[in-house]
Amino acid sequence: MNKLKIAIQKSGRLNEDSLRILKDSGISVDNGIDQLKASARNFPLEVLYLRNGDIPQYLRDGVVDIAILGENILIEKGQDLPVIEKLGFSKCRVCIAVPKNAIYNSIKDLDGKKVATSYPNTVREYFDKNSVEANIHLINGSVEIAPNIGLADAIVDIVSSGSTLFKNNLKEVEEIVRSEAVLTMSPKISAESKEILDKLQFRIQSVLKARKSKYVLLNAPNERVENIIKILPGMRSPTVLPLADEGWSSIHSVINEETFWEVIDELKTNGAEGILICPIEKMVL
Ligand SMILES: Nc1ncnc2c1ncn2[C@@H]1O[C@H](COP(=O)(O)OP(=O)(O)OP(=O)(O)O)[C@@H](O)[C@H]1O
Ligand SMILES: O=P(O)(O)OC[C@H]1O[C@H](OP(=O)(O)OP(=O)(O)O)[C@H](O)[C@@H]1O
Ligand SMILES: [Mg+2]
Repeated sequence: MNKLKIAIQKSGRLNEDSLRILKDSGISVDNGIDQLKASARNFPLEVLYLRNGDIPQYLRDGVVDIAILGENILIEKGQDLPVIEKLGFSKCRVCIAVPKNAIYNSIKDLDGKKVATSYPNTVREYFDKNSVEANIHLINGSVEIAPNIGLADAIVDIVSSGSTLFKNNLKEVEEIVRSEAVLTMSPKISAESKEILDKLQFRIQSVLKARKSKYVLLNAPNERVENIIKILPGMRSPTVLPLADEGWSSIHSVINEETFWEVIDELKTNGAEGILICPIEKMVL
């Protein structure tokens, strides 16, 4: 039977969340600690555990059909590869940083300077766009140390909380790229594998929708129900059920995580009581 081949980071920041999204989609695989290849037990999927930076070439060569990797890697090494789904984890930014006490007014200040990075293509493209000629110095890790040891005047690296920059006496001065984990696809994927991919993507989308939503149950006096329904649109419309206690109803609905607290506040001011919020496992629309 044909299997869809997916590349997942062998170890590092993407590994755990990538396996979790498969697991939440009902697909269980071993975690790649002692093996480079694993088959899913209940879905036609084979997982190859690879270095993140190597994955674009494997996709191009058709060695794997799809992959989960940081969008920043696609920008650096795989601009020919499509983002087929944004996955909402490993959010970070690729930024320019300089020593905390350096004077920095604009990108032009980097003209003729030495810049250390693990993302040379991304940096070159950004500098070209801004007509800056800098000397790009490629290093593969611990980039933030470069200015402190006299190796560079500035760096370009991943920033998330900013604590690595802070600890190394650096300040962020420009944001070049925003990134999150994405699902991408080989240009050589077969029609058969594409069919499996469509099924997998459908499952992933229902997990992602569920992660962004909460199920809400609340009680309210009947005369308040109409107002509360206006606050809670629900997937089609909220469910309203009578309570055993006469004159009261129970209302059930789904609310979006982004507007969650505002909606809860509004519900309370409109007479909602006994509000319960539950996570949703899957959402199939
Ligand atoms: N501090 C961070 N916060 C959030 N996401 C991050 C952070 N650092 C890296 N990432 C994201 O996770 C991806 C993997 O990062 P990680 O450091 O684990 O791997 P790597 O060393 O770049 O790659 P490789 O697998 O080739 O060794 C990055 O490409 C980026 O998209
Ligand atoms: O803004 P922060 O939250 O401090 O995160 C940024 C740091 O995280 C990443 O390194 P990682 O920890 O993955 O180590 P690595 O250099 O070994 O990949 C990245 O290369 C930065 O150094
Ligand atoms: Mg890293």
